Amino acid sequence: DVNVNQETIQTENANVDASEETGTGEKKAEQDEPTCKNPDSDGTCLPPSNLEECGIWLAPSSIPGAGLGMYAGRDFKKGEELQPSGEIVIPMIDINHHQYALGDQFFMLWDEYTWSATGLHMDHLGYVEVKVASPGFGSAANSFIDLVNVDELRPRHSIPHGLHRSRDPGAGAFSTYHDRQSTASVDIQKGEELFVDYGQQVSLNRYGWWWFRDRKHFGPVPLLGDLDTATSVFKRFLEMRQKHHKLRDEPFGDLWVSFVEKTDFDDSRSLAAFRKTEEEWRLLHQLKTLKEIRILEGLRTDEWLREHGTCADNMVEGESTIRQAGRGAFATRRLVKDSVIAPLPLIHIGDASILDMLEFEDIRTLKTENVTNGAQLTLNYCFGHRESSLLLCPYGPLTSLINHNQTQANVKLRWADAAKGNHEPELLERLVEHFAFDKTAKLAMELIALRDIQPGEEIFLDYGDDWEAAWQQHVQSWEPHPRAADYISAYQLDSSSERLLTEFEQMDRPYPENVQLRCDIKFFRSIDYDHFQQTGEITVLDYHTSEWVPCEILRFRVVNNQMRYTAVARVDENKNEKLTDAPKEAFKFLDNPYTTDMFLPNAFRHAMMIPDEMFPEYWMNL
Ligand SMILES: C[S@@+](CC[C@H](N)C(=O)[O-])C[C@H]1O[C@@H](n2cnc3c(N)ncnc32)[C@H](O)[C@@H]1O
Repeated sequence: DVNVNQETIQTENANVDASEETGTGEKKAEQDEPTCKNPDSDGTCLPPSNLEECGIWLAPSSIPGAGLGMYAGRDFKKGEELQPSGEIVIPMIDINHHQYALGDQFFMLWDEYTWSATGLHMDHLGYVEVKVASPGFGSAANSFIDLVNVDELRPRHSIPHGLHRSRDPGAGAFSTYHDRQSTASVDIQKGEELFVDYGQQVSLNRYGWWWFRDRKHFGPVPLLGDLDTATSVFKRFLEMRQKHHKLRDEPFGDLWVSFVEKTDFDDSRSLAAFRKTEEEWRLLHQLKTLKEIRILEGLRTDEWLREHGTCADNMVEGESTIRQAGRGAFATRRLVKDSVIAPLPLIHIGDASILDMLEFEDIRTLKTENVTNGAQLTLNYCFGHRESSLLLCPYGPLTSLINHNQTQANVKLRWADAAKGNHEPELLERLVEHFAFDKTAKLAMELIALRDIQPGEEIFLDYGDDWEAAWQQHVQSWEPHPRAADYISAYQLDSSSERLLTEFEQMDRPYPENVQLRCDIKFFRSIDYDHFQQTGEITVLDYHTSEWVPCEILRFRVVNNQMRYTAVARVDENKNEKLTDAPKEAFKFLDNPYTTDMFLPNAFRHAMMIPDEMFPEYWMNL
């Protein structure tokens, strides 16, 4: 509450002024140290922001060699949302096909950080394969399958400010997928590292257990159940030692260490679960399980998080105050001048042309004249420089939502503190080729407040003169695409309260060619459907669990003042299923591939610019 904060500050100042007068007309000596709200580990006072309120931190992971991790800054109850709002999700459309057609050698670090669009219901946007960049939990959190404590849900789909391609030059320039929330899958205590599932379980919205299997460079990472197996192995080891008296007085851990290091078991994911430290050995002897030990080891104190981490929930999503910009980021709390307001770990793309898209006569046959037709939307979410092929795309929580404003910028960029995470400053003195093919993210920036920022203020960054000029040029030369006036998106149809048309009615009044109708097959198979049939109440119909299959409406009727539809769902290629008396909420329109605003040939594309004074000369390869 801004007013309360300001009042408190004013009252505090008034008290100070009163006590400063000593009666002799002299100011009281400045011997009184200011009360230190956020002392650093060595006692230095940090600017008095509200760091104690911070709910999510980015800091080095408790898993050795795993780079950054995310931590809980407070307790979370099972099911509670971990962030003030969910994340934006940015689709990459058939990127491999656009690249193979160019015949390039294709390496993309994003591949290590993207999610399957199928599980997030975004696969219909492309023909072959849609990958999605999901900053925050989707990219910055680690996976430790036996300790997973975070569930990541699906994004919502909506068009902010109702921008339309017939009148808005901003249409197609930002992602319409947003608010991908992350919730606590178990009770989480303050200081715990947060782990997501990359995942092990073959569930629909996850990549599948092969993620680690296909990444041999991580070594044998323990997967589901391996911590429990490892604990049993240790118990068996103790039993064996008790039986064999000679082994009993073995010096501390030696026999054990040689056992777990035995080369025959090199590939064992269970043995890899041991860290082989004396501390671990001691705790195992206290009959703690490896799971308990890992949670204990991963627990961080407030002091540690403040010293090694950066608060990552200082912002919340909202519709931007700049209409054409789409959504934006807003301060959740008072942010103090000169403080770090958000971490920006970066995914590098050595050659920006990887994001070029081609004009295909038909992408399914890859028939193309190799003519570039715009760029992936991802470009708008990355930083670049006019004299370099390098792009750096941030994946910190909510930071992808920050808009450009030259006159009202309240944050600026700087290179991150190497001690706080994934930043290797020596790369600023290496040529781009040196790290372009590196399979892990190694650079990070951070955002600094240029002045005090009050809760609810929109966060603005100056993307640079080049970006500003490109946007102005875009707005001046922009004209609506032919036939834009008639365009109706799936989102518009979904938002409309009009009755759905039957197959027969559509012969006279067809739905636009750019959409298809789907229905949620999961709903019909769930108890929610039975409940709905009995009571007419739509309880769950949850977009996080729904599974949308092609559907055609046969007829409709009114039951208890509610419109209900009977439809045929194409469950798979060979099977249709009849669905009776369903509510409208069980149906949804999807856009067809390559039809939404982001595919408009006149949609704005430009990287945000890294300021000249920060940009290393070594990287200037153009
Ligand atoms: C990093 S994204 C910012 C988040 C974006 N607004 C969204 O809704 O996802 C950068 C894109 O936001 C839009 N944008 C940011 N600042 C803008 C501005 N001042 N005017 C118009 N569009 C802006 C542009 O489309 C730009 O390419």
